[in-house]
Amino acid sequence: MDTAASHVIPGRYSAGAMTSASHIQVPAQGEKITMQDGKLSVPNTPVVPFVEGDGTGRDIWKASVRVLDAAVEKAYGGERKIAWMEVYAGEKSTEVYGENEWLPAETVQAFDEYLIGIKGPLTTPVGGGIRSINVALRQELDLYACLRPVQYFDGVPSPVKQPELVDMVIFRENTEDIYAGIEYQEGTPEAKKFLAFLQNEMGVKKIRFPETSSLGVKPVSKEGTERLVRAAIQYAIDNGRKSVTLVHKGNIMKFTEGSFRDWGYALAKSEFGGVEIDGGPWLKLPNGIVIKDVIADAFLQQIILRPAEYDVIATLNLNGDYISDALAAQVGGIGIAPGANINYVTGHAVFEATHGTAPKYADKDVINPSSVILSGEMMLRHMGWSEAADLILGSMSKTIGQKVVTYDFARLMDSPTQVGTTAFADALIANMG
Ligand SMILES: NC(=O)C1=CN([C@@H]2O[C@H](COP(=O)(O)OP(=O)(O)OC[C@H]3O[C@@H](n4cnc5c(N)ncnc54)[C@H](OP(=O)(O)O)[C@@H]3O)[C@@H](O)[C@H]2O)C=CC1
Ligand SMILES: O=C(O)CCC(=O)C(=O)O
Ligand SMILES: [Mg+2]
Repeated sequence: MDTAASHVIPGRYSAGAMTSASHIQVPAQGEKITMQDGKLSVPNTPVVPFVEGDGTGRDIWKASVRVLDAAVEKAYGGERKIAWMEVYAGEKSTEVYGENEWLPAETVQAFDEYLIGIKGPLTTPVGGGIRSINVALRQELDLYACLRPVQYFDGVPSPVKQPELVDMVIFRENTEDIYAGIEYQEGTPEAKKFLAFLQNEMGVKKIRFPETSSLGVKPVSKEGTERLVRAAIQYAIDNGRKSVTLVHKGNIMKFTEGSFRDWGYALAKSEFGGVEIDGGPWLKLPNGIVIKDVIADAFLQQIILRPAEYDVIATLNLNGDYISDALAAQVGGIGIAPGANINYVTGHAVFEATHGTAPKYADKDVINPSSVILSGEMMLRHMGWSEAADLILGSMSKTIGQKVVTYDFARLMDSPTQVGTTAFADALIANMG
């Protein structure tokens, strides 16, 4: 494999030096997706790296790849085909590369070099142990926007009365915030040093129990905010959406979340021609799109009471994490919540579901594969293969309409036909076209 890593931030590979033995088999028949003049150029047989994922990732990937291949075959009659290339991260990586090789450098390089990829969920232990491989990959590749569309499929069981009113697209900042994991554990020399700096040099007096505090840092930058809000507004323009809402907790965290709001509004004015509505702060763009903001806690109750008022959402990393799962629940749960991590400037994108590894269901062939399948649908659309993407959406609607569903939907439906992961994929394939 050509190992030139063009985009990855130098010196940030979490695995350190590249291992000498390559475990990645590059498909003989495929070609690279490239960026030409700021646009993706997709060959008929693109090489697409994938990570199977931990836990339920294994069952989900087996089912998803069949559905994605079937849609491409049906749409293009053999003229186009994805050349899948397995790359490793998480538990499988430690089996293939050896102990502590959670994110090999060549995996990051493969995603970098081949531009578009897809991954299953990866485990992150709570408290100690490794830091998130998912977050590391987003940071290494500078995939600054986490795009998570939330839409309702007819017939999906939902806890709310009118789930069809939920039609939102979340743009979650994906590289900064407290989520970046810059923190120091209570009692360590690092925590003590940081505490001494805060108290002695910054005059901080508000830490309630300083001797037993762990400490975290919340970086939120103007550049990081601007590129995220720019992507959200551009998406709203390109897709004919009505509004972009900046969701933040800027009343309390004034210089991080509050600045996110202020920088967001300023960018909407300077780059998109936003003008104040009734003296502001809300803005209207020349094409009528409204730019507004809401405080995060109020937002979380309003999306349940008045979801129709929200459309494209731009928010910080941790807020976006919470909001994604909360909104997914309104349209049936995280079994059907897709996503993508994108750098709109370089064209790099790694598609992945919103949910995690759901370990209690691992290798039981019961889990709902829809989130990864719909992430694949987003990937195909992103590649310009919209005929194949449409086939997937159509078969998803039809199959759910027939009440052929996995356990998560079945337990909330009247008289469903409950099927396992493999059989659900079979039904999707049978219902295509
Ligand atoms: N991007 C990533 O790779 C992510 C990784 N994670 C990691 O995953 C691990 C487990 O996290 P956890 O908090 O349990 O969250 P999970 O999302 O893995 O699972 C929580 C619950 O969500 C439901 N669920 C999850 N996936 C599906 C699916 N495909 N179909 C139907 N229902 C589903 C299940 O609910 P029920 O029990 O009601 O059936 C499950 O018990 C952690 O290590 C976490 O860090 C978490 C999120 C994202
Ligand atoms: O990285 C993880 O383990 C969790 C990530 C997560 O929950 C998310 O990105 O939505
Ligand atoms: Mg999450």
